[in-house]
Amino acid sequence: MSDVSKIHSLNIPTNKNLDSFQQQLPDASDTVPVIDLSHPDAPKLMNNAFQTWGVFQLVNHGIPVSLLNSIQSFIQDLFDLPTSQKLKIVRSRESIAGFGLVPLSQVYPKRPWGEGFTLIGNPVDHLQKLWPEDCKKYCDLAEEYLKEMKNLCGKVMWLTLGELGITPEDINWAGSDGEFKTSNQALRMNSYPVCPEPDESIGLPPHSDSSVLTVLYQTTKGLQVLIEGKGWVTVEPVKDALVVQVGDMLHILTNGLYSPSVHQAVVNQTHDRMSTAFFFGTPKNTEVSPLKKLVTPTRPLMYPTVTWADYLSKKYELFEETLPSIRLSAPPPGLSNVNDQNQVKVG
Ligand SMILES: C=C1C[C@]23C[C@@]1(O)CC[C@H]2[C@@]12CCC[C@@](C)(C(=O)O1)[C@H]2[C@@H]3C(=O)O
Ligand SMILES: O=C(O)CCC(=O)C(=O)O
Ligand SMILES: [Fe+2]
Repeated sequence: MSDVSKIHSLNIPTNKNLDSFQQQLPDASDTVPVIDLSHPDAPKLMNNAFQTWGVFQLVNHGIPVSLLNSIQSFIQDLFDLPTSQKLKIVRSRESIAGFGLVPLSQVYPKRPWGEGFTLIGNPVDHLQKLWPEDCKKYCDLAEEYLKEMKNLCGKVMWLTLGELGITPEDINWAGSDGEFKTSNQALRMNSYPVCPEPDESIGLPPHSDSSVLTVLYQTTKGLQVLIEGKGWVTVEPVKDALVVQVGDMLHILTNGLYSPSVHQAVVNQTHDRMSTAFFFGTPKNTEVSPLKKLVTPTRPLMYPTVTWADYLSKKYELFEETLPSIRLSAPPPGLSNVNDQNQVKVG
């Protein structure tokens, strides 16, 4: 077997075939791709969508619809709690966990409109404070949701990265079984009531998530993504679909090949809205570097080695300047992402 065919049989991209992975077809459509996970072309379509859009909507994802409905009722119950109860678990200066505004809302010029609750670590620790007598049903539900979301993220990771020739041996924090047992996770539930002045207000300001992947569930419109050449595009809710977005860590891991999804939540005068975002992240203190197979002469190393913990603390100071601030080389021409072109300014 020649060296070239050996490499091909290992499914490792050479510089030549990596370039072909990067050849993005111009996407004339104005809507975020909707991909059926059960379709044989799903890996190719997801890989393409991550490169061009940084986001897609996933249907036939295997998450039971009953679980999605239950999580909606959970959010309703959560935000219906009396303020005295919510105050027991308010975000502190040191941590983002609990009820409260995200740091970005404090520096963004529009009025923050809505409430959020962030769950980090063991759900029982938080939820017991909110429902001391009735915690089990909420804790079981949160645990089930986290488990299902994590499995889905693992699946999406291997299907998409597999298209680039990446295998479990390439990602040390995936573990020998490739199940990402040590990954980090967080859940944020958002509630945006009807807003009398939507133009002066914002549900969540423009940002990319620091995660590897974010899986968002929404039933009412309000999520918008910033796409180069298109501007803000509304992610129209599709029944039972999940919105899968590239986070900063996956952008770094793929050496800039996948575009981080810059998004915002807008509010409106007629409908209230709820959303649940699951953040799938790397282990807190594990060093993450761009995958060697995705560093080539035409795509030189774009980012240094980072840990999620360090990256997050930087992000709370620099917000959307964080990625450009650590970048080692410019994105190759034609592959620049919206972060560089259409810088989202805060403050
Ligand atoms: C896993 C996480 C990502 C996040 C910080 C967090 O620890 C939990 C909340 C997440 C969130 C949600 C709203 C926007 C954001 C920028 C924020 O301030 O809190 C993200 C964080 C992030 O992705 O950087
Ligand atoms: O509510 C939404 O649609 C967006 C939520 C979000 O971006 C987040 O929680 O990070
Ligand atoms: Fe987000």
